[in-house]
Amino acid sequence: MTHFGDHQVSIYAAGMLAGQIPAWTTDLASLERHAAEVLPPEALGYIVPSAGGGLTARANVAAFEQWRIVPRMLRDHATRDLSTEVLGTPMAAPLLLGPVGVQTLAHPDGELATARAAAALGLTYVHSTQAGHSIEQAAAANGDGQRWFQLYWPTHDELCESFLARARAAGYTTLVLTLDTTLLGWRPRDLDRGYLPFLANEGIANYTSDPVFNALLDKPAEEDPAGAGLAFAGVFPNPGLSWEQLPWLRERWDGPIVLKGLQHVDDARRAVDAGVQGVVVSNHGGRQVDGAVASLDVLPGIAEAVGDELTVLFDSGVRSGPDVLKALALGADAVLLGRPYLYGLALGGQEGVEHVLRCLLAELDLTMGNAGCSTPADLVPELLVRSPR
Ligand SMILES: Cc1cc2nc3c(=O)[nH]c(=O)nc-3n(C[C@H](O)[C@H](O)[C@H](O)COP(=O)(O)O)c2cc1C
Ligand SMILES: CCCCCCC(=O)C(=O)O
Repeated sequence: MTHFGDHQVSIYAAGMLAGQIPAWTTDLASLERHAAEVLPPEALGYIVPSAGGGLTARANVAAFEQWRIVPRMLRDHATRDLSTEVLGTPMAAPLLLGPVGVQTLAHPDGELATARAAAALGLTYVHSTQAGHSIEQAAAANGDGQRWFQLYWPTHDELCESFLARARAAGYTTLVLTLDTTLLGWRPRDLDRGYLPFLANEGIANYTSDPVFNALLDKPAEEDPAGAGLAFAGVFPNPGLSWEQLPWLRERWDGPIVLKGLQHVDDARRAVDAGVQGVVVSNHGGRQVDGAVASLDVLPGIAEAVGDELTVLFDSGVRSGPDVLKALALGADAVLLGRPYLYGLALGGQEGVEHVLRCLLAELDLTMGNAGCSTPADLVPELLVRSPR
């Protein structure tokens, strides 16, 4: 039996044999519906939908359906091991908890619950710049766990430097620079409600805990939340960002840098030239450019174009163990999970997040085994065929 941290990967299968019934559904595809029953409308409206009419968000999920697994037989898979190492970070499985902002909308414990769940399962937690808890609070919750920091590059240099220094001091090892959200996308569900969490002082904990940011305020954020929201709106949009600025960041971060949000082969090649260590092939879960290509559709081309020169990570549309298998087989070194763990968070805080992760990993483990694979290295393109949609 494969071991996953302190837990068996197939813990639910084993638990069921022992007569235990999980608290929540193990059908991750229906988690969104369950979470919708407990989330307040604003939170639901922010988390679940995507940009525009949702074409890209649907395409992300549908893209997985065109690939089918061709299981192989009589390959000893009695001992399976999902563990891996990505950019020097040991991981119990090739799965990270992707950067998701304002997790306090889903549950009051927000990022603290997620950081604890990640540590409990030996997975890497990625802390968002837009978190509801600060860099230091999340690091404390994550304890001895592995953590990376996601940067939304503010237009204020000193603030950017302060974020980097704080992340470094708090034990975040890799910097994930998100490039696809220099401007917030067109999100009708939020616009129709007139709701943006950040302006209501939600999801700016990294800023309001920062001395450089606080020096920009006329009054302390607690006394004037609207003023803090406006100050945030003044430093966030960064549409002037360009490749020429990357050396500035490179000089200020001595660990690995990963560029998140790449979808074009030429941008991936440019990333190699820029001296970063990795990319996340992602369209931000369809939350930015509606009509953008499905993330999975561009993964093989990017993986081929960068070869061994960059670590290739993937997100957008991952909803099941077989999805993880397919992304890895198509060239990803690891996968970032987005919305599904937020649904677990909404349903049950840390326990809910752990439930989602255990289900996903158990399904991955069982799918790999039944397809004749024992380790992530066995997940190669030949394991898949493309079927018409
Ligand atoms: C509510 C929400 C907030 C997000 N916040 C961030 C963020 O702060 N930084 C970031 O790089 N990506 C953010 N993302 C994008 C995720 O990191 C990831 O790219 C996306 O969720 C993947 O798509 P999926 O959820 O459909 O799998 C957010 C996504 C959601 C759903
Ligand atoms: C104006 C702030 C935008 C932060 C975006 C957080 C995020 O990545 C997302 O909602 O998606």
